[in-house]
Amino acid sequence: MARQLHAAVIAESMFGNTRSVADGVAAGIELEGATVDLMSVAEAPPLDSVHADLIVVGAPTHAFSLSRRPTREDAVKQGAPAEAAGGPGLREWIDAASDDGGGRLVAVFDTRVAKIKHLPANAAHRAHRMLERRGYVSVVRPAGFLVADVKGPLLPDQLEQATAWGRTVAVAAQDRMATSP
Ligand SMILES: Cc1cc2nc3c(=O)[nH]c(=O)nc-3n(C[C@H](O)[C@H](O)[C@H](O)COP(=O)(O)O)c2cc1C
Repeated sequence: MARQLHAAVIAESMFGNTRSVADGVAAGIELEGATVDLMSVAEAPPLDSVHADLIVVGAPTHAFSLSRRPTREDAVKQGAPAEAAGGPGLREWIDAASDDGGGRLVAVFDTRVAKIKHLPANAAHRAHRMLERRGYVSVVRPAGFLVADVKGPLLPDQLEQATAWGRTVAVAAQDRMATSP
């Protein structure tokens, strides 16, 4: 019998929207029979010591990329909790990891504003590139979930989409585990 998938879902969030998406993604992964640890980037262990078959990471898009301290401070000025500004954000958390992902499985998502039509870049693609450069392997393409404005809320169908994406990610990881030696 195939071994049960164990996933870690790790999210950065200033206003709570990315965290809500992470809840939906975790629910989807569980629906595929996997176990999930769900945590914020601030409470997560260093990437090198996360014990999971699959690591799913999510972050809000800030200035077409992952947040940095100044963009988090900007979010605080717009009403996000002050303690979130210090981070670490997903960028710093990945940056602190070694360059030896060793083919570990990952999946990446972000949140972004729906009204920005032609986004030149986003947080998920940045995190995806950082992880692949370190030897991690994405099981699916990076995904983006939509908020109505900077503080949210998520568009009405996005939690449903997050759960569906979580299921897809779990199945893709289970397939990789079944075919890898
Ligand atoms: C400083 C700052 C910069 C942002 N830049 C972008 C951006 O370039 N593109 C975009 O779609 N959304 C941008 N946003 C909106 C965020 O993506 C939005 O606040 C986030 O998805 C909400 O998620 P959270 O509640 O988890 O923080 C920005 C928000 C802040 C505070």
